[in-house]
Amino acid sequence: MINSIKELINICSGEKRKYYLSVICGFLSVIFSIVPYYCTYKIITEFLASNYQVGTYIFIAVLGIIMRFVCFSISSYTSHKATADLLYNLRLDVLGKLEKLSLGVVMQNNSGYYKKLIVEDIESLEKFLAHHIPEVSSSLGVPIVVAILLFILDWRMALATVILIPIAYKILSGMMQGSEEKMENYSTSLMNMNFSLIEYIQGMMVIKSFNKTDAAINKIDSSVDSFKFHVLDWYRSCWKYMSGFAILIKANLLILLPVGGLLYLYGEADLSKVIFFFLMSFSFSVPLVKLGEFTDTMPMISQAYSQIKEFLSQEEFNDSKANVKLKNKSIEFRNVSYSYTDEKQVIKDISFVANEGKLTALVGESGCGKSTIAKLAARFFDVNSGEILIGGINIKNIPFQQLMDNISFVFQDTIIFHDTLRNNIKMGRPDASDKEIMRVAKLASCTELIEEKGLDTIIGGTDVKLSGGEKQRIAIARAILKDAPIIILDEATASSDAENQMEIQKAISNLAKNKTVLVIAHRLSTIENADKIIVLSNGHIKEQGTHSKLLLENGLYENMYTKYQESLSFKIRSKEVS
Ligand SMILES: Nc1ncnc2c1ncn2[C@@H]1O[C@H](COP(=O)(O)OP(=O)(O)OP(=O)(O)O)[C@@H](O)[C@H]1O
Repeated sequence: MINSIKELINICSGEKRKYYLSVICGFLSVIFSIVPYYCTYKIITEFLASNYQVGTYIFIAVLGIIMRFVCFSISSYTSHKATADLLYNLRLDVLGKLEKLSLGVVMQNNSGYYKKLIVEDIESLEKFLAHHIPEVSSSLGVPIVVAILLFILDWRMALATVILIPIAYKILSGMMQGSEEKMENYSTSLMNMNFSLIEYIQGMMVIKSFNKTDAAINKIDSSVDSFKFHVLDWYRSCWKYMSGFAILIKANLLILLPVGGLLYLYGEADLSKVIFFFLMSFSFSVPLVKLGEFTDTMPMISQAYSQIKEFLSQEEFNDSKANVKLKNKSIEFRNVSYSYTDEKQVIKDISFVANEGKLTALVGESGCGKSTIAKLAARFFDVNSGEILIGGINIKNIPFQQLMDNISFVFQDTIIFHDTLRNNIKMGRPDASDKEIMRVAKLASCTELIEEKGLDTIIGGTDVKLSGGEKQRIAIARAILKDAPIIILDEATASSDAENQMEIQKAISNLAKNKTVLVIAHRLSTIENADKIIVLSNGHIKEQGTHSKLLLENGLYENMYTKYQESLSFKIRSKEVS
């Protein structure tokens, strides 16, 4: 934990002036808070000497209160301002890191993990940075200064005032035993609770349609319950140490009272000094209690920080800097193998070439690895062995930006951003004019949609909703506008009805003209004219060739095609019956 504290203090270096100001003002504010006690002591001393001219002390006491308020406000404002800037930058660092990690690493964690990391974990640092740093440093400084003053005045009463402090802190430190495991449980349960809530909201349609609301609510309920359990578990393990600490830290009066009384009775100390020590014993305990509160929350903050640190220290995507010259726009897989996890190899020693300007189709049973091949080609993951070349260059040696400039990926799940129709299409080329947008919209069969809604209409989120087919056509318009020489289509026609399919097919033909196309297809009818069909099974290439060549081979493709034809005629017969 000490290391985490040091590292957390280190991250403040960017805003150190503000933190110094905050600590100095925090320290002054606690010093000013002692002034009224001192004035009270002086007033009592004057009264005991039958001198009632105490106006100056009253004035100083009031001034002390005002100054304390002013210093505290400055300390609090500067530490909060510095913290807001630091947390903002830390969030940007996390988002920047997300960009620099390979998709494979990013996808290893669920949305609950990222929400916790970016929202809760970073926010929890606020307590340390904005409160603990100024308050704890002043809380530490003031008792030391006051203790020195007390020891100068009378070492016996000073010793009686401070003697319980080390015992109180020894008790408090017991709280740290087993704290790491508890904090890990707390952190995991918070992540699970976030994830189950996000999953419930995202999957609400499916949950309702399968009448599984009770089961989904029960799942959330148990994750909330588990979170509650781990929070309480931590506080349950803390309370005895916290109570022991709170009792001892304020119990100094119990020792000071007899010591001060005896010293007064034996004439070793005058009454005003004894009263001053009594008063100081109250003010002494306030900053020390603050230090105790710090100890209680620090394990949570330390755990959150170690999660952020772990995320930020992950190995970044190895990217080349200088653009390279590509001989052509072909894609070549050479003995490529890949596995997402240690348990299962998904792609097994695959070699094929998708030639420039030609259409290459990937077909095979569900789960045979088609989408994985498409994602490997765009370097969303790095291969375990073998190599992938574009234009004769290993894609690991092509800067990622250059690679992305050369590839348009039409994803299986089309993502529409909460923005205008115009900006959603312009993602393909940010400097495109409205005229160009309308041209690609026509090629992607989106003209009607745009004429009906207007380019300025906000789509996505809670605003205008689009159908699955409309979303896909917008994604294709984006890709046409980008005009990359290589197109990777991942099941772009999977979720549409017959009319939409025709529109989408037309849009794809426009997109694919004169490009190198790697397409994942389920409807074998759409790839009959492909220049090459790669037939996959269980991560292996079983056959490759043109449609007519593969049919003649009477192998896996012929079998798939026959079944596909049968399924079509079955559909037609079903329609005739109905
Ligand atoms: N992110 C992932 N982590 C772990 N395993 C994965 C991941 N994505 C896919 N897989 C596994 O890899 C295998 C190949 O998946 P892939 O999506 O490439 O198949 P596919 O042929 O495209 O399937 P489909 O036609 O059903 O979309 C499957 O067993 C799948 O469960």
